[in-house]
Amino acid sequence: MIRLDEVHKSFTVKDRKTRKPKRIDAVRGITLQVKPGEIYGLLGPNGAGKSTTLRMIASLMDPDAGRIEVCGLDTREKPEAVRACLGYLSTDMNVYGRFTPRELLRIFGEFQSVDPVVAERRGLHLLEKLDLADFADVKMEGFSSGQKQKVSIARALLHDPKVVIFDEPTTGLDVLTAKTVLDLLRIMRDEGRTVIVSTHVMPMVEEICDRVGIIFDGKLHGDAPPRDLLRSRNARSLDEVFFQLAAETEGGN
Ligand SMILES: Nc1ncnc2c1ncn2[C@@H]1O[C@H](COP(=O)(O)OP(=O)(O)OP(=O)(O)O)[C@@H](O)[C@H]1O
Repeated sequence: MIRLDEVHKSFTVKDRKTRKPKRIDAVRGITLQVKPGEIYGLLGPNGAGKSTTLRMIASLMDPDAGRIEVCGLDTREKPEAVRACLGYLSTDMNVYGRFTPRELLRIFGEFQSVDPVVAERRGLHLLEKLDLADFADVKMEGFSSGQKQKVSIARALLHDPKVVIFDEPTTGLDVLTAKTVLDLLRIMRDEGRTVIVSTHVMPMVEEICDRVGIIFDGKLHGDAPPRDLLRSRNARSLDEVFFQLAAETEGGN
């Protein structure tokens, strides 16, 4: 279970022109819940606050205000226990080309205190599910971006996490590779895991997400099953809802 209650996060950066400190309100009061056995899709334009939200859920960053609970644990009070119960795929995963997938997964298994025999078995099982088992013993330096992404996904799921957080998992992947990743997310959901995924790819959201939330300007809009969202907005696609919200947000600013 993931629970966010009125979560806020700001950053202070230097304004490029004036060189004075400038505050960016990246997340402005987000409240949401994702249940076990559910895939929640987080949509939004560049810079909307999706990755910041996911990083806070993954307990890699504290909220300034509000509360986040993962697996019944407060991310601020128990960050290590939270990290042990979740698998996080970020947009900037590095796979270390000197290693093979099997070697990398062994190392990450040790980091996560997974029994080496279990880590080996589970790592190979994940590589098989991701159509990468034939490359388990090949050094990753020549891997394509899709192959590297698959290894990162196996690494994120190696410790059998109850909660799965994937930040833009299909960006840069061809349709076949993207389908393999989406199929794996469906399996995760069907196994009763809590899944949250951020994306720009609307058809993917309509296809696999049980509920979607759209972040604009750090705020959450339209938290509902995709079909209900389309009906309530009299829209034919999530793209259309996205454009409506963009127009409303601009109108309100
Ligand atoms: N560490 C940081 N320091 C300063 N500003 C940051 C930091 N992280 C994020 N931001 C700012 O917070 C805002 C939200 O960023 P975030 O990465 O969460 O957006 P996003 O919705 O994931 O965007 P994208 O789809 O482009 O990845 C942006 O204005 C970004 O520049």
